[in-house]
Amino acid sequence: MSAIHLQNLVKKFGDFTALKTMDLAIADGEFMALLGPSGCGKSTTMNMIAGMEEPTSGKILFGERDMEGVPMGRRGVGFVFQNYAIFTHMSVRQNLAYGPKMRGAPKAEIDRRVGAIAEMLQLTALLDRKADRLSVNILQRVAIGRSAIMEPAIFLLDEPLSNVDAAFRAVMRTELKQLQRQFRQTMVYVTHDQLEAMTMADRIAVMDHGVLQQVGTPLEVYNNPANVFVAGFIGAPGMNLLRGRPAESDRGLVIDLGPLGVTPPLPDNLAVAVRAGRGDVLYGFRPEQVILSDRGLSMPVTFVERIGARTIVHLGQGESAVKAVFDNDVGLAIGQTAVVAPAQASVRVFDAGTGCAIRAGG
Ligand SMILES: Nc1ncnc2c1ncn2[C@@H]1O[C@H](COP(=O)(O)OP(=O)(O)OP(=O)(O)O)[C@@H](O)[C@H]1O
Repeated sequence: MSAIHLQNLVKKFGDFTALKTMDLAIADGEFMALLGPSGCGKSTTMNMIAGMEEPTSGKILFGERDMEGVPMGRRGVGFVFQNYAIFTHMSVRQNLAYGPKMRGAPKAEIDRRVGAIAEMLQLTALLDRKADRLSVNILQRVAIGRSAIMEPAIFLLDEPLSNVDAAFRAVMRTELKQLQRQFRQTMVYVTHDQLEAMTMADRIAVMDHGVLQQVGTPLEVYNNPANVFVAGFIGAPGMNLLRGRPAESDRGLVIDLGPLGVTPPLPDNLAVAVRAGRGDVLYGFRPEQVILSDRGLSMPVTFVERIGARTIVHLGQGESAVKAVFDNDVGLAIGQTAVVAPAQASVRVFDAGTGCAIRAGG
């Protein structure tokens, strides 16, 4: 019943198409993140699922049921927005109790549910505080609690953590995931923050410019991005992409990167697929999946970022700039030359014309 199917969903605002023919199946009990940069159509999609916007064309099904014409209040969805919508003149307890009370739940039942949700969201000590005395962090926690207490079969959250501070966001990521595990709701979570999507979601729908780019588990979109947009957007930093041309060598198929030289030979099954394509390609590898070596891409170090134990080394410039991430201080300094070698199994190749991944055959 709580599976969601978006079928050929389109949303236009006048001449502007905010969402172009979206097809997406969200399973019952699944945590799906809609991830993409600002303006990509995430909120528009969410608002249509919630019933706040009408699709221009296409269908939204909850289970087998077509949602066309079903108003928001009858869809059985809980919705939490970026800006907490709570009653500031009420206490935390009154805010949490509001929904069940409106539904006419008995007092003992309301008390039990308020107690349980407050416990889960660490609000127990604050239950009798007036909401206007609370920090933004806590207010958003109350807003989540107020929606979650209704135990909606479908829980929609639109950037719920974007206004809270970084430390609190990390705590809330864990709590939201636990909340969903406990209630087994279907959760749709809009975010532009790939870390939120990667840490919480079962699957991620990556969007750009109103177009669904890829749907997959966090590891799938990280390891096998469908195109250069996903490759660059997922990961912090995103995947390195160097333009080059396939070339035969006596060691196998390599990519000629111009002034950077040639890459090591591609793995055989990837080489077969790349040979079948034509024209320039983008040679991709994750910054986390490189080693310093005496054979590889020789590049000048332009910047070194140390983030605790992690070191991000910036190499090269312009079109041939790449980043390499190390778990330790590798002792490189600006101006030195480093030779980096991508781990062969992690190399991905994209068609430079279409931006689409060239997949290794079996
Ligand atoms: N009511 C509207 N009228 C006209 N254009 C709109 C309307 N709502 C959204 N848009 C446009 O549709 C596009 C997608 O907006 P949407 O809010 O879905 O993006 P988003 O990915 O959620 O980004 P953000 O995180 O910035 O909200 C944007 O270009 C936005 O300006």
